[in-house]
Amino acid sequence: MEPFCPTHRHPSRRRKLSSCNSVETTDPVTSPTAAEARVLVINTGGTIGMTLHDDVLAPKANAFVKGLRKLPILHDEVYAQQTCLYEYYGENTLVLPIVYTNKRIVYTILEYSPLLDSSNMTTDDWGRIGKDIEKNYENYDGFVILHGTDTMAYTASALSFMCEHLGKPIILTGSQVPIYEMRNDGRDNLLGALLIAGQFVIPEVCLYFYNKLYRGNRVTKVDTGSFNAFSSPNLAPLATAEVDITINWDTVWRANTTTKFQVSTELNRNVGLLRLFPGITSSTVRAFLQPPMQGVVLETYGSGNAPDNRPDLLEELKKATDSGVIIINCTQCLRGTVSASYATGKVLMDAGLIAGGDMTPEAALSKLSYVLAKEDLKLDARKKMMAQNLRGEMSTDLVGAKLCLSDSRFIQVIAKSLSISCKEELEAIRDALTPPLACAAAKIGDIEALEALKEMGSNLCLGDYDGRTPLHIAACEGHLKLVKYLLSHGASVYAKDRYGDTPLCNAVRFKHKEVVKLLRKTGAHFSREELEEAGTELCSLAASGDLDGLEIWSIAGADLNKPGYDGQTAIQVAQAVGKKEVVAFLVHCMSNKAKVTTAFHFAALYLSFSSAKPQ
Ligand SMILES: NC(=O)C[C@H](N)C(=O)O
Repeated sequence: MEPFCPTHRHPSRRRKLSSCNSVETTDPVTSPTAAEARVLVINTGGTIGMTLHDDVLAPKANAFVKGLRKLPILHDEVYAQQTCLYEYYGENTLVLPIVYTNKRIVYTILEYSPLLDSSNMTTDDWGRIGKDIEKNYENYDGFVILHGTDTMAYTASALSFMCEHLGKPIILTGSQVPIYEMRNDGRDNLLGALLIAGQFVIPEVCLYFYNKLYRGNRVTKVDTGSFNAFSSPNLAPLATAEVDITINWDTVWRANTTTKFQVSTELNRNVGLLRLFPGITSSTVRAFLQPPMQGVVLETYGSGNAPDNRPDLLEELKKATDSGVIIINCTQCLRGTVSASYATGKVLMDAGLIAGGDMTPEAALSKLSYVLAKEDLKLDARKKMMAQNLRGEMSTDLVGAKLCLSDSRFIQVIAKSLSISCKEELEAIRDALTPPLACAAAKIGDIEALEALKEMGSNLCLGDYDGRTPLHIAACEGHLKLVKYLLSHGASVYAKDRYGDTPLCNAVRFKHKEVVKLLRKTGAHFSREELEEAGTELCSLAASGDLDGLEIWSIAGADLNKPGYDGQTAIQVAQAVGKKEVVAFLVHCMSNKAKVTTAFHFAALYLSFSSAKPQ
């Protein structure tokens, strides 16, 4: 038997070695040691890819990828050629120049047909985008959706609800001027969205525009003639891309779940937006609330007010809520929240309306559409869901306010000995110290210490100097309870350390079966490259008779039949080195999984092995 060679962990290196090994370079720009992140770009249309026809702008099919290939800031052709990018990932794949973190962002464009001006989009298009993300979820680190600006806030809101237990970034972007024009905002917007989607695990549906990353369900289009077209009036941006890209991690929404990602594409279309105006007639309101209407966003005045001297109007609203129509009270103002501080606001509560807090009308409408499609929920449960903060779309009062940073004795003592007094410096110390402290607590399984760090305002998802998060450490140590705790406090199963390892890789390496199962349940998966390289590892485990190791790789999603670097499968290696129990084990595992024909094949192999003479 040939000796095993170490696997080539890195995809770009493997591409070079497997198919382009004539290329040798020490140029740092094309260095094969750069890590790669993969982003799927779904191009739905919008101005970003439009051209002029008969003096009006309209989408142009099959032109976008060709256009980008000519833009060196968005595509590095030399690297693509040297690493056989197209052979490996397909013709619609491009690669950004190397970024300062020594990363390569490889992105593949999926262009819809027809490309749409976003004014033509419907809920079916939202469903299509959702399904495509779900289908490709495990193959990419992040997703960018190119979309027209006119209805981008609606799509972003809808996707934020449809994407349940999201663990990776989904970023919508587009532009006000086509990318093909000399002065345009498309290049910067696309580049910024790709850089964030490829480098940061922000598990949210976001919108990137004019150097800012916003939570998708908080935005609204506010300007037709400026590059700064969007505003998030009630929530600060999640990130700003200026000299540095700065992520506001304290604001990032986290799924807090041990459930796998899924997309709920069912949406109810019997919903609507009704804007109050002085003198609105009760017959207009009555007509609007007629069946089949099931959910309405009422855009009211100021902090959620309506005339309290119009019993005719209030009666129509009450009749509708009594008959099961859900009506959400949202303000017409750009900024602020609804409250029952005026008599004119209280009458709406009395009429059965639900307070929409500081939700945008776009978010409230798509939330209604999502919640009303949940057929198994009764009316009360649906109303409760509408009042809850599901994806960070509304601000809620802080329950049990956080301890202030300066309340922490530990940080105080350190700050004092370093003569630090200002808030920014204190925060910098906290951010530098707490990740290693949290990792140390994770190492010994100390949930109480993690609780204390969390109360101090620390983010338990941040990595230490090596990018290792408390979840990585807990996975290595096999602390199942702690892994559960971290997952339910927003830890990401997709966090990669400096070596590209995820908590799943760590749990597999240290053979913690229950942790592997929990991480898998939460949606953790090997990357395409790791799955391809698994064969060699499986052969090595088979050669050493490591049944536990093989079982754990299989639970983690590896195909036990995957050949190693020399084309041999684990079962062939086990047979060659006389590991009878391994052959029996692999036959058993695979006959449970595989189709009859495959099982039959291995059973035959096992029989031939059993009858072979001992060596
Ligand atoms: N800037 C834009 O993308 C506007 C365009 N009408 C759209 O929404 O598709």
